[in-house]
Amino acid sequence: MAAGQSDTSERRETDESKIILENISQVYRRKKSNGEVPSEFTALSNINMKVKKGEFVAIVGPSGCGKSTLLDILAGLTRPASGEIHIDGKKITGPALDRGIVLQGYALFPWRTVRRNVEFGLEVKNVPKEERKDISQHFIRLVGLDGFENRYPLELSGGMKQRVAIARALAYDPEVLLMDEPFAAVDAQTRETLQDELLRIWDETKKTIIFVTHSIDEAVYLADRVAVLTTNPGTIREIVATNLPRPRYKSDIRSSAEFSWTRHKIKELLQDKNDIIERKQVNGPPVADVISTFASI
Ligand SMILES: Nc1ncnc2c1ncn2[C@@H]1O[C@H](COP(=O)(O)OP(=O)(O)OP(=O)(O)O)[C@@H](O)[C@H]1O
Repeated sequence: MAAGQSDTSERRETDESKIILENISQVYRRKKSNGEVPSEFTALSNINMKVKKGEFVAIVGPSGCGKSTLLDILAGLTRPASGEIHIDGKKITGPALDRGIVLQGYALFPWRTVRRNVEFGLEVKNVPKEERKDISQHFIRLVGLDGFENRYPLELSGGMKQRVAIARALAYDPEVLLMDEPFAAVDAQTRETLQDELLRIWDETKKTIIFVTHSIDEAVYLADRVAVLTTNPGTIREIVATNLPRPRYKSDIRSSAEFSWTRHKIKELLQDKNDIIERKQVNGPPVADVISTFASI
């Protein structure tokens, strides 16, 4: 079967879940500089999670715990060593337009204008030109870039580029939005603005979102649930429900006691140094590296 096709023979009942991750593991082979046989490294082990339609799930964890690896598998860009992912009961076998991807580095086409970047997925879908223009205009307006349709990426700020990337991912109407550190490259103020815009867009479009971030605050502010990963190998330590009222962008939720409590709980889960040290003795990067990651969160 070609990459991106859905394997309908494997359709299965999915209760209420939009996405089901079952026993996902990933193993990489690492070359050795001295010419010895490459060693195997387990990046992810036994990841199980269910995500409801329209849910916003954030994934946090220390550097190297496998967040991007998991998102790549969800996107169908790489296959897991074992396990399966089903979306609406269909097994993922490759990339497809039911999933939109937004990455940290924008990944815009520099030779295309804002409009033509946003229209890219629609061209792949063979949407007629006039319809493409209407759809792209709708999403350009949704992300607040009215008037910038004919600019090139080089002429835009980091925040504007990320808005284009979001509009491009939404324009071909994917069911699921996969976001890997999308706001990591912008300044703190722009980051908060983009977080609010994402929540507003999510309200309007009802997409199911999986959002990888290093920032606990960002995860708690945005998500319904936060999956906390630990490292070596990457496993889900706990999935924490944020239980904060919505819409969050209309209130000062970051100052609430519930916000602080949830933030603290996740930080504690991540800072369980005993656990990190125990795991490090088996296989992993220097403990100091792992702990210093948390210091900057
Ligand atoms: N293609 C690859 N070959 C070998 N090892 C890899 C490969 N890709 C990732 N890894 C390793 O797998 C582990 C998980 O990497 P991954 O990029 O998924 O982590 P991450 O949690 O996203 O990290 P960060 O937060 O720093 O972006 C790391 O130890 C990384 O070095």
